[in-house]
Amino acid sequence: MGMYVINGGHRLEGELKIEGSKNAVLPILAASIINGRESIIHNVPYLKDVNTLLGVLETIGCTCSFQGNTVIVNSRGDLDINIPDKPVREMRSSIILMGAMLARFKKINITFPGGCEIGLRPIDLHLSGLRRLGAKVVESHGYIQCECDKLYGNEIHLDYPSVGATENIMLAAISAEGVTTIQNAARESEIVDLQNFLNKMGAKITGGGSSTIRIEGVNQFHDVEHTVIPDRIVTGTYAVAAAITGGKVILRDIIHEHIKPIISKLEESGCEIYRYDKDISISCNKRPNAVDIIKTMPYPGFPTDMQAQMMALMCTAKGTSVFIENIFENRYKHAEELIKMGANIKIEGRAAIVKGVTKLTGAHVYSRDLRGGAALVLAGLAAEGTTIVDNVDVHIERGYENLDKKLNSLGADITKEK
Ligand SMILES: CC(=O)N[C@H]1[C@@H](OP(=O)(O)OP(=O)(O)OC[C@H]2O[C@@H](n3ccc(=O)[nH]c3=O)[C@H](O)[C@@H]2O)O[C@H](CO)[C@@H](O)[C@@H]1O
Ligand SMILES: C=C(OP(=O)(O)O)C(=O)O
Repeated sequence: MGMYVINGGHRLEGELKIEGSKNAVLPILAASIINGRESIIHNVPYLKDVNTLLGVLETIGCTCSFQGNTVIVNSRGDLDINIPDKPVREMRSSIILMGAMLARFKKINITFPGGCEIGLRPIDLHLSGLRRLGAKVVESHGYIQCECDKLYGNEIHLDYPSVGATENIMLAAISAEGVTTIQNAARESEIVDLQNFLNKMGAKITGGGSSTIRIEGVNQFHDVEHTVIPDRIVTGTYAVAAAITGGKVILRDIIHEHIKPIISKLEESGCEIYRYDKDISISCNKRPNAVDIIKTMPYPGFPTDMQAQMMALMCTAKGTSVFIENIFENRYKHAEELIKMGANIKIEGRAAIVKGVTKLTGAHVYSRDLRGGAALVLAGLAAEGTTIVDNVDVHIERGYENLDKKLNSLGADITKEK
């Protein structure tokens, strides 16, 4: 179990280029199955989740190479429709392989995905969407068998704008006969990136980024080359790192539109923000103010994936903040660990009440999920003394490329130990 040993109290200063988005690249890698040809994907972050998914693609018969931040996937020939269990249990987003395999082979056998650390995370919307396209889905003893002779376009109304369900349906529908519309679709920026990738491959999709996505089925796909969008959650995490240490950091190669809800809360807390073309500067030269209320919402609302990091910041703020976690029912595990560092947090169901304290103190804490782990690292940067964040390779490294090294390049003092 890897751990970060953080000597707190260093003000961060400098600049960083933001890596490609985990949540954009994972469905794009799954989608690279569909063309049966070559996909060249740039700006791929070097992450545990990316390696796990590339491992699955190789196991089922693709060839994949990772050079610098470019991945080349060759999906020519027959692929194995039986997806290995272990990686699917490790990484929830492997469920996106369903839509991709149905689009190309009309068949997939896969286990139920694991990773329930932030909530139950059912996949009923994925399965009902695929059924609406004509797939026969049999669920038995934790396994899913899904097949059809052909997929047919249909109208699909999602009860909730699920990101994964929207992606799975988009993937399956691109080769269906006729037109599919997804109503109440997720609007996240990663959906738009997937649409762009698929269209470059020959798909006919419009509406990504709005609540209605229209997919006209086609049956010819070609080679594709694409650059993944920057990670808006990683951007937000480094922005909070600047704020919590009273530092000044310039984040390069970002997309302003994608980080608006995060930046707006940082401005409310007193950070100074300057926007340049593709860069942003964040500085905070006084104790941050508490932000009244932070409610997580589907995009373009405040992202649940930034709730924990913002909570770390509010632990050190002047005043009281209230968080309402609307997306996942069990996403406050970091609170218990922050309390070990001296934070004052009370949880009432979906609400967390955070009274800012003047000082956090180093402690031995456990990363229980990806963003919660990142929040503990942020708290450790601001804390007096030494913080040990345990379990970093299980969680944090799923979604951050060299978090320790990148923070050290800005002046942090973090050592990774086994
Ligand atoms: C790899 C990836 O992109 N992960 C992101 C994706 O996860 P993911 O795609 O799993 O998130 P969803 O948008 O599907 O989930 C949102 C909510 O809908 C519920 N739900 C979802 C599907 C379903 O069939 N039934 C159902 O009830 C979930 O339990 C959850 O409460 O979006 C989340 C919400 O922005 C982010 O936190 C994750 O980082
Ligand atoms: C919850 C997250 O990811 P995943 O859906 O891959 O578990 C996340 O990125 O914060």
